[in-house]
Amino acid sequence: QDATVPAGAAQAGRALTIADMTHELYPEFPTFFGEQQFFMEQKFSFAEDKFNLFELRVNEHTGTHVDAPLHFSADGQSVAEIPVEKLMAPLVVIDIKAKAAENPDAQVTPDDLQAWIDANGGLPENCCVAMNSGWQQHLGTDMYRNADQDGTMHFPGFHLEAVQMLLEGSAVGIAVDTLSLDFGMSPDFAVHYGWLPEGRWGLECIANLDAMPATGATLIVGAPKHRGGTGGPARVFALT
Ligand SMILES: N[C@@H](CC(=O)c1ccccc1NC=O)C(=O)O
Repeated sequence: QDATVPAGAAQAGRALTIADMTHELYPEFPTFFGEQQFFMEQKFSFAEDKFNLFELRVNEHTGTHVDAPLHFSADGQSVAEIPVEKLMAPLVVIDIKAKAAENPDAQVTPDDLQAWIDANGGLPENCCVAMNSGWQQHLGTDMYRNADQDGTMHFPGFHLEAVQMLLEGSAVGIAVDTLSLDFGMSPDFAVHYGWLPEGRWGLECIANLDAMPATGATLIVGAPKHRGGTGGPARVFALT
């Protein structure tokens, strides 16, 4: 076995820093539909069996997780079929924290993308565009889902026109620090239906965006690879 430094670090000529963009998953982790979606059953215990082992039952769309094209299309790529080249991407961070703090129904618009482009240059090829709405701070409180009396949720997301703009380019994925690519009050999953069938992926409940630069980080999505899957909890890394 080689004991060389990682190729990326050698090429960059400097140490790489790795950050964890993943929330810890636990049974009470909030879900889009409000019901528990992650279950852990202890099958063996160290006290009785001299080893610990849990069996998991999990809805694919729980915690920090990937949406594969198949999630919102008849025959799109399953999570197992997304090639690894598309799971490592330059990370673009769109900061909408100011407007999201004033309006929980805020969306990432083409103007927000254009402001990023004006400040940083064009979007990198094959990038992942992430919304930093500041919503991570609400995890663990009712504000994360922010459901009103009618059950309608109010949290930020992408606007359909912004993803249509991204569809003109090569972005491989979009990421949100909320429970859905669409904003919470969306009645129709317009962004899911606009984006995923085009062979692009989504990432929901991403963590730690505040630690990321607007441009310059590389995202690595450790997506699961179960045959025919529509997505699933992922370990997500960022290298800077
Ligand atoms: N924003 C959520 C929506 C979602 O989970 C979902 C949407 C439609 C039908 C089922 C869904 N998830 C399941 O249980 C997601 O795509 O992960």
